[in-house]
Amino acid sequence: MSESVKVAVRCRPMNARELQQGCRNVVTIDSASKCCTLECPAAAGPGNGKVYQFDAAFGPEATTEFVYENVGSVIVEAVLDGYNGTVFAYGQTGCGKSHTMRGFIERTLDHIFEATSTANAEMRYLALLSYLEIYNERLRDLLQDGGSDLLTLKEDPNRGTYVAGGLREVTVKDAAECARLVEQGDRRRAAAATKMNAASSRSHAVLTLSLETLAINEESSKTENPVKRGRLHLVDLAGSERQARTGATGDRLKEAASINLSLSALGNVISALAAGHGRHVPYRDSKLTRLLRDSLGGNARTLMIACISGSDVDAEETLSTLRYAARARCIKNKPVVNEDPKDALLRQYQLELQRLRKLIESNDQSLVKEIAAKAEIEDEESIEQREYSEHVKRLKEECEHSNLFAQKLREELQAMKIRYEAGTIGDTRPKPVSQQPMDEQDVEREERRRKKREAAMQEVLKRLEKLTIGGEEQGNAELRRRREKRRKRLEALASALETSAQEGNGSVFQVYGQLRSTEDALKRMAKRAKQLEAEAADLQACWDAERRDLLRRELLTSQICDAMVPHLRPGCPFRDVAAVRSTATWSDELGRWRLPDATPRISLPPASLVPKDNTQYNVVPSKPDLNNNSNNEDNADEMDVEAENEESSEQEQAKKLDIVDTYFRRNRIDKLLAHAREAKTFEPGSRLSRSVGSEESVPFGGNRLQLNALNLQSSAPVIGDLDGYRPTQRLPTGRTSRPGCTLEENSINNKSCLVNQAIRRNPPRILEALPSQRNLQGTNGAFKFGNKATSDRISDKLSSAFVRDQADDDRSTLVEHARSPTY
Ligand SMILES: Nc1ncnc2c1ncn2[C@@H]1O[C@H](COP(=O)(O)OP(=O)(O)OP(=O)(O)O)[C@@H](O)[C@H]1O
Repeated sequence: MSESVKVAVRCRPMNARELQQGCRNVVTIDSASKCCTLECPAAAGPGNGKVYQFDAAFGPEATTEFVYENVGSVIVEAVLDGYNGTVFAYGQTGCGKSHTMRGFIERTLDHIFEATSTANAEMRYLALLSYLEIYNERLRDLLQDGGSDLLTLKEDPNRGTYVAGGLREVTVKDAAECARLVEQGDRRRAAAATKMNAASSRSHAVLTLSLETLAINEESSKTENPVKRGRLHLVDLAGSERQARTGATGDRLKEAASINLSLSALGNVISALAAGHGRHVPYRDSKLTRLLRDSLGGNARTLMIACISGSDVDAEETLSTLRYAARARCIKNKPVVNEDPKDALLRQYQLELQRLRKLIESNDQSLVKEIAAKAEIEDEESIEQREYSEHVKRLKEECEHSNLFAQKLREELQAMKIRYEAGTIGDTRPKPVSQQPMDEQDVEREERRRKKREAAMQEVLKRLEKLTIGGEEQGNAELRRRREKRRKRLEALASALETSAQEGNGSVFQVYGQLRSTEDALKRMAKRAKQLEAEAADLQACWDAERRDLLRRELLTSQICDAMVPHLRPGCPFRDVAAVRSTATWSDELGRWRLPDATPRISLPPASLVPKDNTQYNVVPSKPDLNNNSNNEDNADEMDVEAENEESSEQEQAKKLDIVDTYFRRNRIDKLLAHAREAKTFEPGSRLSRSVGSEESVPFGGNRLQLNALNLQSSAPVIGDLDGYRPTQRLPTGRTSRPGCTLEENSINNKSCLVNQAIRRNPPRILEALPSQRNLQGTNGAFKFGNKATSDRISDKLSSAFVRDQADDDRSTLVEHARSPTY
């Protein structure tokens, strides 16, 4: 019948370093429900952690004695019954594996020798101890110096995995002797200080105690009692460690790599076994997994003690340990009693003992004589046979030499053959012992033989006495009571079930048996369902954590967006994040989102100065396509255009500067005009206060309209030499009207009239605000009035002339400003 690997979790108390650092406890152990809860850093508040259920759970207050009595003694008891057993401690470095296993070794030895010494005198035990370590993937004998290079692992169908090459196995008789050997071994074991543990084990240590059991009673002298052999592995694994935390370098780092490698192989084996379904189990990936083959998924009863730390700084490693431990619970073993192993030492002793006991205890002279006679007949038969074969040989030779006597010889040979066969098979001849009285010589000879056999028997008995143990403390009532108590406690449930089964009659027993098997099956299923639920909860918790993490990242992105949006220029499509989100489309090809086109589309107001060649310049900035909106073809087109433009790049550079400068000069003048307008508004009865409309009614790019609205064109003098200047952007040639002001482009008279009026009246404030400029006089010193185009030119020229001097100090600032990414 299969049984699961038993898993217990033990949480060590906080150490001085952790207390000093003010670490927080994140592990809660509930011994009653055998649950261990790890508070996740992500989960808020207590009770929101991950819960793992095991076969037993021990908190920091639990002593090693308590842990052993509750989970360890069961395995040792099974070993006494002939099962293979394994106890291994698993966990992060510095979590108490060695601490736990040292305590277990001490108590295990006490337990085993308590059992053997209080056993019946007929029970003989042979205990053998070996101690080895796996250091950097090499086996080393901890009970002897040297010779470890020859140690190898072998597999045998009968013996399972064993160490070949001369591993020292010491016959031990009591716990004190074992403790001495273990101490010697521990001194040879590799250990070193790391940042996380002052005495960190740098190897996996395996202490093996083989216990052969034989009942030598009255019955066993007639029938052969089976020898049972239980084998117990006590494994102290090296801890998994992270270089960053242990600060391992050099040899320590090499050791850590080897440790982590073999632990990861162990993890893989556990995962493969837990998954089941005949999955390949990679036992051969490391020496550790090869050695533990029988213990994991084999015929052993296994206990895993997951050692953890409650400190929040170790939470990640603790989670990993708990996960592996939970998986290990799913591993199924098939424990069997090792009966009559072929290589059992006790078996050989038993056979010898039986033979000798027969001799020594038999006072029956006739039996002795019979045995002696048998031996003599055997002797005589062998002599006769030898003589016969020699004779045949001789005859053959003679026959070969002479053909004359061939027939005769052949007949003679045949006759001899018949005579010999009749003598040995039919044996009609009288028996020398039974039929003839023994003479004195024979008696003496018989006596000599008997004494010889007695001596041999004594020798074997002595040897057996020396090697085997059992029943030494039969008279120790205290020890016997303790032993009984332990046994009773362990077998309480099983014996109760057995008793109730035996009480029933046949048919009731049958029904009961069926019920029991159904109940067992139901229990197993319920247990499995629980495990699966726990696993599902664990996975759910993992996913929840991942989801929480993703949501937080999303929140961070949103927060960054919110913080950035106010800094974007007005009109930028990315100001409306919600709209961007709704218009964004996912591209499978690119594996990312396509965002709306963010290229600035705001048409710029016309630059005031146009070069003579009348070239139109596109000032749309060429930015990299960050939104994935252009395909390669578009890019190619753009590149072509760029190539074309390259030819006139030098010229363009100069012109662009020009455009930028003039563009911002207009802004500057707009400001001044706005001031002027405000000032004019407060002038009672002024024309401006009547003619200026609201700013909203000014069309986009309406700087010129503002100028027109202020009738600047009529008040501005015409600068004679304006041939080289044309506005870059023309207003619609249609009618442009503003409240209080009507302008017909082609109506020179109207315009002239308006301008004349403006001249006649006080000049607008803007002109007052302007410094007296020699340029305003024009090159010929005369003011001219023209049509609208002329007026435009006038206003452009005016602005340029005005700003050139006024804004000289602001120029660098404005240009910089214009180039800044905000615009
Ligand atoms: N349950 C416990 N109670 C008290 N002290 C403990 C307990 N468990 C561990 N310790 C202490 O913690 C320290 C580290 O323990 P130990 O050496 O057993 O760790 P480890 O897991 O074997 O580490 P490594 O894998 O590095 O060998 C030791 O000083 C030990 O005494």
